[in-house]
Amino acid sequence: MKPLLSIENISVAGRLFDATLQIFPGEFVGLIGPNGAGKTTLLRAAIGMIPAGGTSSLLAHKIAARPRHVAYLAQEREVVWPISVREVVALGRRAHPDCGGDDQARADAILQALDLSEFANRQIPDLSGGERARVLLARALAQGAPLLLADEPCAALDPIHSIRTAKLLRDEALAGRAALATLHDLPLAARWCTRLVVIERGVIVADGTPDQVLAPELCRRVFGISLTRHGQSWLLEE
Ligand SMILES: Nc1ncnc2c1ncn2[C@@H]1O[C@H](COP(=O)(O)OP(=O)(O)OP(=O)(O)O)[C@@H](O)[C@H]1O
Repeated sequence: MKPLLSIENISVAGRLFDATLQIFPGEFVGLIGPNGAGKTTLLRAAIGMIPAGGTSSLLAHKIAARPRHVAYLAQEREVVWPISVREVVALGRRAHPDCGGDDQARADAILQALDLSEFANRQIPDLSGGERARVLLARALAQGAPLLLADEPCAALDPIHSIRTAKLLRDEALAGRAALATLHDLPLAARWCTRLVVIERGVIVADGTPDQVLAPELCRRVFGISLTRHGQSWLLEE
C-alpha cells in the first residue's frame, strides 16, 4: 500500500532530529509527547510550513495542488473575520474547484457530525473557543483530502465533543483516509488511535499500537505518569 505521507530524516535545528515516519490509508495516528517535544514542529515541517532538512512526500506536490493531498488544522484557532460558520466550512471545498454538486451535502454532514448544524449561520467571532475549534476542524475535514494533519484537534473541546472528534477521525480512517493528530489526552488517544507515535525532545522514541507503545516504563519516563488499561478504557494517574 502506498503511504499518504512519508517523511525521512526530517530535522529542524535544535527542535527535531531525523524524524522518519510513514502514514498509510486506514490509520488514525496519535502524535504524543510532552509540551515542547516537537510535535507541532514535525507537522509543520512535514507540510512545508517551516524549512527543514530531510524529505517529505507532501512537498513533491505543487503548492496549489497540496490541499487535494493534505488538510491541516493549526493549533491556533483565532479567526477575526466576521464570516459565518457555513462560509468557513465551505472554504475547505476551495481545494476542489471541479468538485461539483456534493459540496453542500458534505459540508452539512460534517457540520452535523461535529454538532454544529445549529451554528451554521452564526458569525465566527461570536462563537466560544470550543465551538470555533470545532468549526475549524470541520473546515479541514470538508477539504476531503486523503490525509489530515491536525494539531490538537481535541484541545478546548468538552468531553463529549472530544470523544466524538476522536471517533470521527477513527471513522475517517476506517473509510480509507488517514489522520496524524497531536493529542495530549492519553486515555483518549489510547482508546481511539490505531497507532501512536511518541516524540521526546525532538526524537521519535516509540511507534506502534497503543498497547505496544504505552508500556509502564515509557509512560513513567516520558510523561511522568502511570497509565493502566482496564478493558477498553485507560486510567491515568500521576
Ligand atoms: N519559532 C521557533 N523558534 C525557535 N524555537 C521554537 C520555535 N517554535 C517552537 N520552538 C521550540 O521548539 C520546541 C518544540 O516546539 P513544538 O511547538 O514543536 O512542541 P510541541 O511538542 O508541539 O509542544 P506543545 O505540546 O506544547 O504544543 C520547543 O522547545 C519550542 O520552544
